[in-house]
Amino acid sequence: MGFLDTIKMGLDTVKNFFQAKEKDHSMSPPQENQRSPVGGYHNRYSPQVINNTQYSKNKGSIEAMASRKPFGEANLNIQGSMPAKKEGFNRVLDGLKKRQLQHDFKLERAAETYEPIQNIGSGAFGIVCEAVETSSDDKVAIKKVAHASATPTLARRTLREIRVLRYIDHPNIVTLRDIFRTQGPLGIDVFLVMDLMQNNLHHIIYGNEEPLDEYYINQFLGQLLRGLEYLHVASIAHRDLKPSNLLVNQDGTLRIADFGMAKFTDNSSKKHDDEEHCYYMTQHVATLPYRAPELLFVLPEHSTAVDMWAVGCIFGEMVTRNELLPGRSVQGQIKMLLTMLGHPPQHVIDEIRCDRTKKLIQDFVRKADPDWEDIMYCKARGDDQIVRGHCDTIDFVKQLFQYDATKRISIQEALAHSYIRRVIEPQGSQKKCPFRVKKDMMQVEDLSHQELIEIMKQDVRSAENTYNEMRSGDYNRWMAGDFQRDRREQIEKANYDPMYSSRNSSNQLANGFNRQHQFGQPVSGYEWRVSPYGAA
Ligand SMILES: Nc1ncnc2c1ncn2[C@@H]1O[C@H](COP(=O)(O)OP(=O)(O)OP(=O)(O)O)[C@@H](O)[C@H]1O
Repeated sequence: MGFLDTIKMGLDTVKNFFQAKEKDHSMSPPQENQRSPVGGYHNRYSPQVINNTQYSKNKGSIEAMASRKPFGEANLNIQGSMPAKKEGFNRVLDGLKKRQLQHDFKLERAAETYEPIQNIGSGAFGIVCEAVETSSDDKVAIKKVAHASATPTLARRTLREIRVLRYIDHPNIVTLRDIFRTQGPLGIDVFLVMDLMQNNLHHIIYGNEEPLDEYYINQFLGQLLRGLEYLHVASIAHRDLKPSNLLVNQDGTLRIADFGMAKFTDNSSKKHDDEEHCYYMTQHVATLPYRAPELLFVLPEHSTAVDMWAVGCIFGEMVTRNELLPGRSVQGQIKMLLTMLGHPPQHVIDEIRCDRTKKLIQDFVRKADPDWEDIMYCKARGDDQIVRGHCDTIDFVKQLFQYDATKRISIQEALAHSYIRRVIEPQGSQKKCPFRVKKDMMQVEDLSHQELIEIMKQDVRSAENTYNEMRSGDYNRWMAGDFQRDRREQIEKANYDPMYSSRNSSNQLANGFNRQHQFGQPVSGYEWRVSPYGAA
């Protein structure tokens, strides 16, 4: 039974219940100001946030939020429609929510380790719940990717997420603590256990009447750039940056999440263009407002520059409290770009392979170049601290919104830009992304559906073992280093994949990822983090 069916059934039950109650006039009097404890997840779904008409212009955001509303709170106007009955109503809804949670998060063996508490979010591919790790009482977030093995796209997405996160250790990237899988009706369900974060940037931007304070805008921007630097230096593009994928804690820590679209990008990675073309043109509409022109126009290549475009959109959204480029279809988004930013340069148009897109651009009435000061100011807040009077801010924005990806500001250039240097405290040099992540990510792009499934199972198994061993008391040895060495050997052996090495040996050599070189002496930039599951 689907989620909507469950809701419908629940509502019918509740309606019948109250109709019967009304007949015998035995209903208790209205209890004002009482609310059930449903949801209550750090206020992120509070009715003020959901019903905030301030951003009703922003249809896409509302739709996005609507799909993320937890059961029974914002979808149903409890207070408005049945004030007298809300207590009983909420009790029934609580029961339904609990059943839905049990249905979504059947953890099988892992049920001994984690206890789901409540659903806290969902996207196109995953549902996320808050849970408790029973041994430590730590709060965690568990993301379930249902039937992850069912299609190549889902399998690739899941493997990308596992492979980026399992060896990464950065304060501005979400921490993966554990992975396990169960057998679902349509294939494997994969569960990723992460540190629990309290909110996301989307809710922070729109959850208040007031625009974000300049201090926070700069803090969030700085953390986003540092997290991206770690990835981009390793040629890994996130490719799905948007405010709801930037998780934020109460102390203001921002972490980048949702790596299902992450990809190792270099000039040689042009595989799966057709698959991706299809994907971008159809399913991935939710993130259109953040999509770089090279993805929209489906140019033959794209790189980490796609994330820098998204940084521009997110920065603009934080300042103006509106999506800067809120297109609702691929065509609409292209028109939005043409209206707001003018025409792309001719050499960019020449690279477009799709005739329809080319024609759309050529036929569109030519607009003047954008006045960024106006764009950032008009829609905005009315104070001019951030935009007016600071030409370095405008220059920063202009450089992020370059149509030509090769001219767009890179992460290093962004961090060295006078605006960023003016508003964000410089930090010492940061750790490098493990070489292993690069290699693992490269491999993902070359695998067939069957190989993806096999490797996904293998990765999950190896991670499961590691985490189980950690939990079963080897933690001190692990921290002391012996365990890391043992484990490293085991994982290296476990990851020896003849299928891949024989098929790709020439590729590996060509790309400098010779297995012997890699697993023999650590090459420069290779580092083994203390715990691949972020025990710290
Ligand atoms: N570690 C976490 N802590 C708290 N909330 C989280 C965490 N991870 C994810 N979420 C919440 O769950 C939502 C959905 O997660 P996520 O974006 O990873 O799913 P998805 O299906 O891949 O989404 P998308 O549709 O963006 O591709 C997020 O927007 C976020 O609000």
